[in-house]
Amino acid sequence: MSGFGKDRASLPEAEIRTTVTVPLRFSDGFRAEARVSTFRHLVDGAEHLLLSFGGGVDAAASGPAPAPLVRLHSECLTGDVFGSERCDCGPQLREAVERLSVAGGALLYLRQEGRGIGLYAKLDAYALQDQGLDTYEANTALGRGEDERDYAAAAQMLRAAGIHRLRLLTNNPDKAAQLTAHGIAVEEVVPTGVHLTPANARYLQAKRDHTGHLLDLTAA
Ligand SMILES: Nc1nc2c(ncn2[C@@H]2O[C@H](COP(=O)(O)OP(=O)(O)OP(=O)(O)O)[C@@H](O)[C@H]2O)c(=O)[nH]1
Ligand SMILES: [Zn+2]
Repeated sequence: MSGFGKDRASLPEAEIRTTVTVPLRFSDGFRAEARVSTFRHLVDGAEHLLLSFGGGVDAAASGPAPAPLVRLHSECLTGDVFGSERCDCGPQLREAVERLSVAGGALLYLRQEGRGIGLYAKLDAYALQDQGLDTYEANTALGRGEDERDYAAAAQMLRAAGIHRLRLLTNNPDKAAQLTAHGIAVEEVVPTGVHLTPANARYLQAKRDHTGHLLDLTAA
């Protein structure tokens, strides 16, 4: 955790620094267009991005329209870029971009590699998992928290983008709890898909059993 607490009053205001349009093309040919925003004054100093899709999150967030769909995606270089099957991050990212480009909304790409412990430590944790530890035991064996992610900067980004209420695309109860504690109104939690493979089954079981992720692994 960054130590900034979950108290809205303790969070400084962030502001959008630059917004550019980026055409996206995935390896399966799926295309979408995102408006990509960068920020100033984020509390953790990281280079997080907000990708906005469709009709525009500002328009969707005002008036009687439903709250915009929002996904907080934590960076996973191995899954997002190289297609690693040890986790579900790559398919979740692809799913989120498609759903957001249809429904409109925003994806926050958060530089929280390895649930906040960083890339090298995540790979050290993988080595321990290969010796039998689960994903959480491996983090603690390294002297790190089971999940070090703090969503204070995410709340700042949302407010800077004019998003004060949202429907959150996640299976992780902690994301909704932290955003709520920061004063963002989570009006609905929309489950993201279960992307089960033989290589990630043990990882998904640990998420379901240990941190209460809403994953129906029998239906996948
Ligand atoms: N330390 C560690 N991090 C991992 C491991 N597998 C995946 N990750 C990281 O876990 C994070 C997964 O992010 P998300 O998919 O946004 O989060 P989630 O908790 O699964 O929540 P939802 O997908 O929203 O349901 C990424 O930062 C990955 O790099 C692992 O075995 N060890
Ligand atoms: Zn991953």
